[in-house]
Amino acid sequence: MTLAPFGARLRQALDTRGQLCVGIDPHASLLAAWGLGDDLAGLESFSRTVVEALADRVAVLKPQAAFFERFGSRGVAVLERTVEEARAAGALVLMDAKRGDIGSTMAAYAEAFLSPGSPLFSDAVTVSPYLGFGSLRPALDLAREQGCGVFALALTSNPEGAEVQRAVGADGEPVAASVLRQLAAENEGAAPLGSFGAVVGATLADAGVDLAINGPLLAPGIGAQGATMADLPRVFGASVMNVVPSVSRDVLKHGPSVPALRAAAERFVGEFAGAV
Ligand SMILES: O=c1ccn([C@@H]2O[C@H](COP(=O)(O)O)[C@@H](O)[C@H]2O)c(=O)[nH]1
Repeated sequence: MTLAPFGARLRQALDTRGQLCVGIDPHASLLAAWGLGDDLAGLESFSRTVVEALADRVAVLKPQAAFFERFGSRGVAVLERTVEEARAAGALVLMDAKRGDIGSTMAAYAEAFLSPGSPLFSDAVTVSPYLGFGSLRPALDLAREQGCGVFALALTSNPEGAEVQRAVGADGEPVAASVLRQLAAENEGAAPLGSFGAVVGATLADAGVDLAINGPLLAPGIGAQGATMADLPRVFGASVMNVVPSVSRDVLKHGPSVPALRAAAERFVGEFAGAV
């Protein structure tokens, strides 16, 4: 069964479930705070609890692949189950893998996350365009074919990102602006929302680039990194309704209580609605 385009599925999820993405980031410190071991059993219990608490109510869940990969193949098996169970419960899953490579290697990454039948099949994946935007072509094409989404890093939430992303190319165009322009081209004519998104940190003082890409804008940095929902209208301007605010630690710190995790997510959904 072919999925409807990711952008349409995402728009509907945001409109019905509220504008929020919660990250599944099993940091060692969070496992300890939840009374779990920094081991496979802890990883499994943490992920299961987040899915149980949130997958039937939050628009997007974003597992951070690195926290699973650090446990090797058995950690990846937990990631596979997490993705499957989250999707079965109705959440859209955005795999935060930030992959990027050339030609057939990029095609293999795309297959891993965007090919139906793959054990890690997700609704969307984060990618790095810093081997050149054109290197993402296999992922963009497979996503379009399968009703999936791709989120390219444009202006990340970390201060170090600026040295690359704000750099100005020989043609005078800043690197991030070029990424955003090319995403806009991928989304041309899509309605209600394109499937090709950008990662733009909520922590930015000023985006300073055109964010009107007709696609989703994943905004990490809220909570533990210091940004708040109230910052979003200033950073994203007229594109704020296409923002997918992303929070990991500031929701997860309320676990392992399922009601407390739900209440935290609900609070962030309310704060977004109040801010825009
Ligand atoms: O620019 C970026 C891109 C990705 N991230 C990821 O989002 C979460 C943020 O976690 P918090 O606990 O809410 O700070 C994490 O997985 C990052 O790798 C980002 O922060 N910034």
